[in-house]
Amino acid sequence: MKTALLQITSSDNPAENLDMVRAMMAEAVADGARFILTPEVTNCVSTSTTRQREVLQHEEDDITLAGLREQAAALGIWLLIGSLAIKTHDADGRFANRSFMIDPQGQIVARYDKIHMFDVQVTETETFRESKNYRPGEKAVVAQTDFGTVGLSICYDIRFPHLYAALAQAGARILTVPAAFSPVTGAAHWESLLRARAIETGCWVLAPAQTGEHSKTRGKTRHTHGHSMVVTPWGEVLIDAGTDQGIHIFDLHDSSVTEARRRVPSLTHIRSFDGP
Ligand SMILES: O=C(O)CNC(=O)[C@H](CS)NC(=O)CCC(=O)C(=O)O
Repeated sequence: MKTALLQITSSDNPAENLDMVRAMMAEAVADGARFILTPEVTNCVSTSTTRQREVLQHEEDDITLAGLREQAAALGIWLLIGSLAIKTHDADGRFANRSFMIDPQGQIVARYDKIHMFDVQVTETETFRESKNYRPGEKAVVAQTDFGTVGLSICYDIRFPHLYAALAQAGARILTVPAAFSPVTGAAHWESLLRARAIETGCWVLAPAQTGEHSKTRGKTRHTHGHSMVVTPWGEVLIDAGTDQGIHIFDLHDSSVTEARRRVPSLTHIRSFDGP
């Protein structure tokens, strides 16, 4: 099945990002795509919590979710919205970082809240405290589609292999890893982590990513790593999107999952053991 990754540089203006993604979806479908994936925080990348409070919405009011559901239905395709930053009704005011699988009728068939929060000091000057603004999810999620079971994850989750083992054991044959990776850790770890998860599980790994320099607020900007990737179930990098925005189409076929797992059936050899 023809599948398209969209690599984008989201700004802190959701309406503008929505227009861009809708146009890219139409173009991908004109090129034959039947499944399209967008990166983490498709609706808004911002370094300012004040700005996020202004422009983010609750799920029921979110213009990006409504607009992309409508576009998926109009085009009759499957859509993974890598994630949206969404307001919650929690008293502490934290957002959710939520991924959505949308079917060709525009219905939401699965939603997943990012479990692992990126609370990391990447360099002496660059620190992330995702848990300050986002409430972590508590539940692993698979989506049933007419092209196979898809295991959902987001970005920093990629560093926690037991999540992917659980998704594969629950039947996933495709793993999604939408991201807004930091350039420093991206250069060091991104490709290796994605390839490792594909090899360990015998799953396709589909990783649409944010790229480039995002909106400035009071002189502060944020860069992301790009390099959206498709890794085959055998662990080969089929697509590396580089750092430009764009559409990357490939043929997603279940037979390569069967073949990789036939050659190395490690997924069926998982054992529980006593602690050290
Ligand atoms: O900030 C937002 O609005 C949405 N959240 C993100 O972009 C998150 C937290 S800053 N980014 C990552 O998880 C990158 C992980 C990474 O780079 C690594 O694992 O090395």
